[in-house]
Amino acid sequence: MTTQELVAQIHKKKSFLCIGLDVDLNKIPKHILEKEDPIFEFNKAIIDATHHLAVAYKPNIAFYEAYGIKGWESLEKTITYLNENYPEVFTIADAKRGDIGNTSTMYAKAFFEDLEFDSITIAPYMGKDSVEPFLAFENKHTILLALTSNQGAFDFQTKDVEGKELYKQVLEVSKSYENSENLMYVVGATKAEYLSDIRKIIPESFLLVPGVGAQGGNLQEVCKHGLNNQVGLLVNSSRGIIYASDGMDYDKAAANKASELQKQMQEILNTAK
Ligand SMILES: O=c1ccn([C@@H]2O[C@H](COP(=O)(O)O)[C@@H](O)[C@H]2O)c(=O)[nH]1
Repeated sequence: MTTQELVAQIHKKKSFLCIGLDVDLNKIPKHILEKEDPIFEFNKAIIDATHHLAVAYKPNIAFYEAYGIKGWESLEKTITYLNENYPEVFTIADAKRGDIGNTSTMYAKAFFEDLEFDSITIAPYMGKDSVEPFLAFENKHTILLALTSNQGAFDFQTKDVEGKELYKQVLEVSKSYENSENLMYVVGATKAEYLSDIRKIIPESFLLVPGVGAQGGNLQEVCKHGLNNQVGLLVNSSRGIIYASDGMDYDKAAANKASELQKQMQEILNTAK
């Protein structure tokens, strides 16, 4: 998917919501466990109930790998279902990969060519030759971890390296990578106060912003500092939406939670005009 198609979808749905499909079999409604593929059944119901409110879906790959081959099959069925039924939505493999060049190429093939995700999250720590293999794929997006939502972000990412915080070095250096126009960045919603500085370095880039909902990030604060002239934000909530209820009404409850966020986003977009 091109960035222009993503922006068009945001304006059409008046939403920049990304729903995280982090399926934990201990948390989903008990009656779904009787199905042949409970993870896929759960995802399908959540997607069908929320696709008009969200512009992106983000399965975190750990939640599928944890269930072995069956989990991987559920992931394949989920991305195929999205691509066949809702081709307008942006899909993110939250895989946090990155390795030496030839290995990164294989990761890129797995997620972009085999599974046909639009994007993947990548750890920048191994540098240019670990990131560029992902950037080589046309109309695919590489989402680099810049400033993450967790407390551990302060261990390294905000540390001063040669007069500049490490996350700023990541932003600046990555701009020189070949095909850097295919880059997006992860910035945690819990780090909203850093967004003005981040926007000075990457004014045009899209940001994936996890941490609203269960982690306590504030949507208004994120938008105040992070919106750009093409919106430029995909704000993710996973547990706050998909586990809104563990009863028979789980899909409707998820849609209600998604709708609450979409309404706030619509208001923000109207005010920003
Ligand atoms: O900095 C980061 C990077 C990724 N994540 C992931 O996003 C979701 C958040 O889930 P919630 O349930 O809405 O807290 C999850 O998959 C994380 O691994 C992040 O939280 N922070």
